[in-house]
Amino acid sequence: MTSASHYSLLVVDDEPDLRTLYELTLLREGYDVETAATVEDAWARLKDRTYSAVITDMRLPDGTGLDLLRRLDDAGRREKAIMITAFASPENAVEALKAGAYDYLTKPVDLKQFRTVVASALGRPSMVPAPSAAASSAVPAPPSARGSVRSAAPAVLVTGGSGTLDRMAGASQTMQQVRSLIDKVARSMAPVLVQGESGTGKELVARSIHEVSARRAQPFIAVNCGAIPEQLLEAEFFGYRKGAFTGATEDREGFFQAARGGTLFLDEIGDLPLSMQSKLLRVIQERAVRPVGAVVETPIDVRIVSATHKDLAAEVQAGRFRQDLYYRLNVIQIRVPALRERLEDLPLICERVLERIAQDAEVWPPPRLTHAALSHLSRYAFPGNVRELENLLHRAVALSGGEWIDQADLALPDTVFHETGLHDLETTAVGASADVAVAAPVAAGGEPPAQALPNDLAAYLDAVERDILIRALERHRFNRTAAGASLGLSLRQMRYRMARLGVMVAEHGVAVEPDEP
Ligand SMILES: Nc1ncnc2c1ncn2[C@@H]1O[C@H](COP(=O)(O)OP(=O)(O)OP(=O)(O)O)[C@@H](O)[C@H]1O
Repeated sequence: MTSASHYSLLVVDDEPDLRTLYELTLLREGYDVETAATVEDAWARLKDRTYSAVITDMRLPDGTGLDLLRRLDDAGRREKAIMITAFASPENAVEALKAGAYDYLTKPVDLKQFRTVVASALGRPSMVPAPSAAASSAVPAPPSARGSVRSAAPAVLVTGGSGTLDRMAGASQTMQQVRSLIDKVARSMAPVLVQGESGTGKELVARSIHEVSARRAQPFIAVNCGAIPEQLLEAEFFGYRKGAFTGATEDREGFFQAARGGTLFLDEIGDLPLSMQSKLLRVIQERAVRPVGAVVETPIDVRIVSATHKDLAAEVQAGRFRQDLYYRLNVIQIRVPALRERLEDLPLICERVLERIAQDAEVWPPPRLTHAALSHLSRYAFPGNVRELENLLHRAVALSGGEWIDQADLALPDTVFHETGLHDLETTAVGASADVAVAAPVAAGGEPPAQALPNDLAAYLDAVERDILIRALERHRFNRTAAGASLGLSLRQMRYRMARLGVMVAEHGVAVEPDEP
């Protein structure tokens, strides 16, 4: 494990007493520490060398901590930034997180929390004491997660790792935006609110944020807030002490403790009763939990990602959701579009889902959709979104019993269709995988069904080629030589094609530059 002295920190504060206090606290932790009193002073030091993290006060004599943050971002610097803000100005904290700060601390700074936040920013194990022996296992420091990604600012990022982001198929512009937001927010502690209809992939987004972040070696705990009886919520969230109530025969951890150092995903946050909302708000503000029956609070280092299919702003208006909690959770919002809003993703998603179904059933090759079946699907509104599509394809695979799935196997009544889908799909199929968008079986004794024609052949072929390059790179762990060889290309040819199509291998994945407008 990297020793603390390998981390260098820059502390920026104009008050000499506070500067010294932070400096001593960090030196005692074993870090290398340098200090600066102004934005210019800090920038001069940053020009000379790089640091592991910069801890800066918001108000500085010649500007603000936000100015420093923006300079770091503009220069593509990799230093994590921690902002110290005045207690009464939560909006500054939100601003800092939006500007890319890893985390913030409010004055007067609690030194225990200070140490925890710094350790967390550096990807070191949290120094927070575990509340019970069972939970005290040391966690390994995760490898630095970001590498070159920060300066690359890609529009699409497909990471390696355990592959949740790979699981998320779709090359539509809205999905590219979702992926690029995931990459961006994964760098900080900022709370994220994922909004979208049921089954759109909100949990997939939350998992991806965790897996792209430096927390990925720590737990990801997903909680469905709507599924827990109200009277059990507090004990489930915060844990309890032995004897706290009848039946509490031993200490038990809650979701917050289980997610220590990692990410807590609060699904259907809009279903949380008001009484629990205020308790959650307190934990988020204090960054400490008090198990039921415990006397003291325990500091906790957990990143919160929440999700809802409801319009939370409207819930606030209606008095069903606390405005202050909404404000805290909604620092960054990611909206996952409904499937019918990104029909151009349908071929790719179908292909990915069919591959998964085939893998689970241990059959190969995966079943494929005939053009007629795909056109038919594209006219369906999918009220249950990708989850509904998955169920439908499961059923269709069972009904078809072969390699090809035809329209009849979908078993969808004609009444549920609208007229526009086929046209949408035909004119926007750019980015679809060649297999699904173009393949069609020759029906027994008949002509192959008519195929959709792209309206911009060059762009269509580029999109197909880009998709194939990305998938080959993913399959070969981002090794260009191996990926190229699998496609019959030399490394030189592979490099040329990647450069032409703007596909880059970043430290932990593949980045695709957006097309020129
Ligand atoms: N872009 C995608 N590509 C492939 N599969 C996807 C995609 N989006 C979602 N899925 C799959 O669809 C299913 C539903 O996704 P998920 O559970 O993330 O949705 P959700 O919005 O959280 O649903 P709910 O609102 O019901 O909690 C999952 O099996 C997921 O893997």
